[in-house]
Amino acid sequence: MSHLIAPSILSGDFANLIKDIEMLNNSDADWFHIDVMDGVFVPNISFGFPVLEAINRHTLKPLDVHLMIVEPDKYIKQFKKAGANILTVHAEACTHLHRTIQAIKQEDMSAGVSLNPHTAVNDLEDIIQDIDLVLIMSVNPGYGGQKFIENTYRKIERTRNLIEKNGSKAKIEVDGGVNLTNAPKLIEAGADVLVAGSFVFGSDDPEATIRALKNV
Ligand SMILES: O=C(CO)[C@H](O)[C@H](O)COP(=O)(O)O
Repeated sequence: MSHLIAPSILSGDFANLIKDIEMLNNSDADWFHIDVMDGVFVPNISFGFPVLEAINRHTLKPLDVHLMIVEPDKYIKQFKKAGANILTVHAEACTHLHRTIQAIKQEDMSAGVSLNPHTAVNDLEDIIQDIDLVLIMSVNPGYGGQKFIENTYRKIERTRNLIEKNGSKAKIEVDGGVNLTNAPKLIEAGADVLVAGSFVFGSDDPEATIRALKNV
């Protein structure tokens, strides 16, 4: 299966989101990546349900929602209602991660778990068969436009090994500092989904940049 591209709307133009949504609808993007930040789990606040609902009214593609929030369990039903198709929580934010995953699946969403750069892949050993996605952060979460952390390649390889060893069907998504230089190596290491924010929206031709990432 060819890899998927999930442009992060965090780097879009919030004063003219419809333009970016239509561009993504017409592009080779596979998913819309939506970063929700609460100012507690990460030192930044992005947006919440009203923006997600507005995007959902216009998107033709799945919404891949990445929650950088504490106590995500409180909001799972609301994220479903707002249009999330894939809901990813942070392992570091969940005391009862297994319960949180079950609650996401109960709402008929795909369930993802994200790992901060310092979190060991082995922390997922007892849950890897239950999840649909592992989101590996290749920057410390909170902001777009940060420098890619090189250890990510090894981390992807370790995740791929864990998935294969346990017969899991989870996809591996990488998020942070992704560009055309590191994309080939990320795919070679085992990534299935590339998230890209500033590299796409900061380029002269975002649609062509998405196509280039897809054609890697
Ligand atoms: O999760 C995120 C930030 O926490 C963003 O999705 C990520 O940083 C993408 O932005 P960029 O491609 O500009 O690094």
